[in-house]
Amino acid sequence: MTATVAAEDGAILSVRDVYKVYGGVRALNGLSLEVARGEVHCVVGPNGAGKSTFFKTLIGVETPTSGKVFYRGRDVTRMPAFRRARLGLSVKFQNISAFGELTALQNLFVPLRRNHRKADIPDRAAAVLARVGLAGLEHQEVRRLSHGQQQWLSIGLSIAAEPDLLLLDEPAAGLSAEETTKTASLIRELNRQGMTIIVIEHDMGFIRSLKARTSVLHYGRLFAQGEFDEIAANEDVRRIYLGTA
Ligand SMILES: Nc1ncnc2c1ncn2[C@@H]1O[C@H](COP(=O)(O)OP(=O)(O)OP(=O)(O)O)[C@@H](O)[C@H]1O
Repeated sequence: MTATVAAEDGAILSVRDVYKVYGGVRALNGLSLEVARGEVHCVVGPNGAGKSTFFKTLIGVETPTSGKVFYRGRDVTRMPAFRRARLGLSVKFQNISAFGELTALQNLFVPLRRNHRKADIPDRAAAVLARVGLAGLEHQEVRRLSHGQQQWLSIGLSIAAEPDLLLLDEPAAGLSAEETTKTASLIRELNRQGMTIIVIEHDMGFIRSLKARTSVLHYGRLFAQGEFDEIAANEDVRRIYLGTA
């Protein structure tokens, strides 16, 4: 249906005037935001700004009350999550999504089975592990990996199907300083290899290390947008983080 297809205009994702109302609360209050193909785009905001609700409307577990979400030029506003995934939109949730009793390599067999011949899967799985910095840990049981290593494996599971757009929900939550630095490098490297990545994050410290284009949400709307340094220097953004706006 041509009416539901918008020109892509370089934007891989376009959110247009989205509202999400829960009872009397406008979790999203006319949010419009675009993410260009090939960028790392960070979405930040103080508690209750609407980040989680935004994330849920992108992946398809919540439907906006009104407004539209376009992914690769297609209207996906009401498309279920599994169909968005088939179009190349992949998600890494905060919680670890791997099986603890299986090895790192075995965990990758599940997502790779969909698109690859059985004989190719072990090599493919090893290549994904290398991409996320886990070479040498192929045969380690996941429950014996560190928290950071488990998080990187989760990213590996999310990129196994070669998505166009990767959504990361608070990827640095619970990580040590060293693991956080490594996670930022991993995100930048995946981006250099061509993946568009959206990072939803509460912690400005982590976003600082990504040095990416950043959107600030506040009361369910786009409050500010720019390169991280501009955002960090913005007095109004500082005020909302301190809770005085
Ligand atoms: N299912 C729901 N029912 C009622 N209100 C909700 C629901 N989900 C979110 N809200 C409200 O919508 C607003 C935005 O919440 P949301 O969780 O999206 O913000 P957030 O930016 O992710 O916050 P945080 O950083 O604290 O996780 C908040 O006022 C929240 O209480």
